[in-house]
Amino acid sequence: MSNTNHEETLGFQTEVKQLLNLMIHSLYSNREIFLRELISNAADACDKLRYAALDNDGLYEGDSELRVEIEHDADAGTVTLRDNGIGMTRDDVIANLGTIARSGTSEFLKQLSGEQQKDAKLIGQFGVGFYSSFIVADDVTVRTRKAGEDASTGVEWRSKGEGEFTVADIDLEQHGTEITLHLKDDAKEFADDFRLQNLVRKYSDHIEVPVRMPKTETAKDDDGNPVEGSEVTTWETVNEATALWVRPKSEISDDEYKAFYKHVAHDFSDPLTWSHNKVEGKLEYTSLLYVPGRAPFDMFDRDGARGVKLYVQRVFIMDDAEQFLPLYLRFIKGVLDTRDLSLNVSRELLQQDPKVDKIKGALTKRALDMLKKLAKDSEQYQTFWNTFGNVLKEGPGEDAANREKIAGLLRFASTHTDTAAQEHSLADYVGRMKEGQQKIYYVVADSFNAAKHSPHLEIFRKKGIEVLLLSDRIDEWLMSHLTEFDGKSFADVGKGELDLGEVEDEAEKKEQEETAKAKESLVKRVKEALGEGVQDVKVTHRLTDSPACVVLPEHEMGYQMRRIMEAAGQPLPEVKPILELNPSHSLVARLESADDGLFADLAHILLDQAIIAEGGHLDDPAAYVKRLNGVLAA
Ligand SMILES: Nc1ncnc2c1ncn2[C@@H]1O[C@H](COP(=O)(O)OP(=O)(O)OP(=O)(O)O)[C@@H](O)[C@H]1O
Repeated sequence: MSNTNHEETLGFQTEVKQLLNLMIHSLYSNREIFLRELISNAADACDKLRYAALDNDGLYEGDSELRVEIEHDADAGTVTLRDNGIGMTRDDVIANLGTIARSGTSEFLKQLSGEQQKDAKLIGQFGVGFYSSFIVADDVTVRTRKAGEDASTGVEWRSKGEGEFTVADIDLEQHGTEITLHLKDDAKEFADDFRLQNLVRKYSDHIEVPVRMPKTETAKDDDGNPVEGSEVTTWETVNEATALWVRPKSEISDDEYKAFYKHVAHDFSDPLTWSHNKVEGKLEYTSLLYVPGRAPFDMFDRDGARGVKLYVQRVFIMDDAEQFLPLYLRFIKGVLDTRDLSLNVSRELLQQDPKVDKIKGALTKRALDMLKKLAKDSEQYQTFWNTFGNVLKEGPGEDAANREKIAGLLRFASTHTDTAAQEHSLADYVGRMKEGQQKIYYVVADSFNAAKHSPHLEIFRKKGIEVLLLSDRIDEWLMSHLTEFDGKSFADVGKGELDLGEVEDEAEKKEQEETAKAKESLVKRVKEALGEGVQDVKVTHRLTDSPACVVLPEHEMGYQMRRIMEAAGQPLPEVKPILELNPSHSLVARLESADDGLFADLAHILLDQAIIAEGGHLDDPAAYVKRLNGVLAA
C-alpha cells in the first residue's frame, strides 16, 4: 500500500531543460540506448549497495540477491525497470533527477548546434544517463527508497520531461528503485518481450548483476493444446550475468568487449582497442583497459573524471580511481579488479598504500604496450593520435621512467611531407636520417605555417635533412623533457650553434670559416649599430633565401614557451637574440656598402624582420615602420 503526501512540483535546472530538448531531437534514431542507460544505472545502484553492505549487511534488509527486473505491459504501453540496489532519499532524487551536477555542462551545451548528427555525437560524449528515458517516454515515474531506511521514506518522482517534475513521499516496503516509462506512441515497439530481451543481451550481457524478465509457461494437454488457467510466471535471467573481465579472454567476443566499454565509459561509440590481462604472482589483479575512440568533453580539464573503475575481489569499490594511472593516460578507461587491496579501502587509503604504486606501474606499462600495438595499424593510430596526442605529450615530463617508450609513441609533422598532419614517428625519422647525421632536428613555432616557413629550415631543406615541425602549445615543454631517442640527441634548429655534424664536409667548413673572417668588419659594424638590442651578431650558413634570422642561446627558453608564460602573466627576464646574417644575400651586400645613416636603419630593419619571421612581437613596431618607409622612399 502506498499513500502519497508532501507533494511538491519543482522546475528542472535550466541545463536539464536544454539537454532534454536537444537530446530528444538528436538521439531519436538511437532511441534504444535508453535501456542500456537505465540498466547501467540499476547495476551501479546494486554495486553501491553491495559495497555499503560490506560494513553493514543489514542494508540488504534480508534480500541480498541483487538483481534488475524488467517488465512490460503492451496494453498500457509501459516498460518498468526495477532494481534492489542502494535506492535514493528525497534529497538524492531532487539532486540526481532534477539537475546535472557536472562542471562544464553549460559550456558543453553551448557547443550544440541543432544539427542532428553532430549533436548526437556530442551528447553521446557527454552522457545522458537517466534523462534518456524521455527519448521514448512521455511520462516517467520513479519510485525509490534508500536501503536501510524506513519504509515511510520512499519517494515518488514524476515528470513528462517538459520543464518540471513532482516529488512526493510514499511508503515503499522494498528498497531500491523502480522506473516506469509510459512509452510515446511512436515508441510502443519497446513494450515487447522479444525486443526487450534482445536489447538486454546486446547491452547488458557483461553486467554481473542478473537482469531478469518474467516468463509465462502454460501447460499443454496430450494433444499439445495449452491448458487454460495453467499459466505459471517465473523470472528468467536474460543476460549472461558474469562480470566480463572474470571470463577467459578466448570466450569473449569483440562485441561483448565493446558493449562492456560503453557501460564503464558511459560512451556511445566503440573503443579503438583494449587490453585484458590477468596477473598472478606477487601482484594479483585483472585489468581491462580501453582506448576510447573519441575524447570526453572535459579531457583538457585536468581535474575532470579519470581513472579506472576499481573492484576488490569483484566487489565494486569506486569509480574514477585515479591513483592507478598517470595523468597523461587520463583518457584510458576500464576496470581494475584486485585481491591486493582490502575491501574497505578508501581514496585516502589508496594514496598511502605502496601496492597501489606497484599496480600503477604495471597498468601504465600495459597501457603503453596497448598503444604500441595499436600503432601497428597506422589508420587507427592516427585517429588515436589526433584525439589524444596532446595528452600523451605530457608523458615525457611526467614519467621519466617510461620516457623512451612514450617517445616511441609520439607523432610529428615533418618537412618530409610538409603537411600539418602529425604522422611521423621518431623511429621513421631516424630511419630516414642522412649519412653522417647525428641529431634529430626540430623547429618550434606558434603555428604550423610559421614552423614550416621558418628561415631556420633553409639550410636543412637545401641539404635534404628532415626537420620535425612542432607547433602545439605543449611542444616546447615536451622537447625540454626529451633528450634522446634511439641514442640520438635532439636539436632545436632555432637555438645555439648550427651543427650539422658529418653532413657537412671539410671543404664546406673551411669555406664558412673564410667567409666569417671576411665579414668580420661587417659583423662589428652591425653589432655597434644595434648595441643593446642583440646579444651577438654572426654570419651564418643556415640561410639560403632570407637575409637574416634570430637565434637563441642553446639553453635559453624558446620563444613559444616565453609567449605562453607571458600570456599567463609570468614576468620573464628579457632575453636578447643573436642576429645571424646571410653573407650571400643581396640585402646584406647592400648593407655592407651603405653609408652610416642608412647602415643603422638597414641593420635595425633586418633585426626586426628576423624577429617578425620568428612570430615574435616588436617592442617598437612604429619605429620599424618608420625606418622601413624611410628606406623605401629613399
Ligand atoms: N537506479 C538507480 N538507483 C539509484 N540511484 C540512481 C539510479 N539511477 C540513477 N541514480 C542516481 O542518479 C544519478 C544521475 O543518474 P544519471 O544516469 O543521470 O547520470 P550518471 O549515471 O551519474 O552518469 P551518466 O550521465 O554518465 O550516465 C546517478 O549518479 C545516481 O546517483
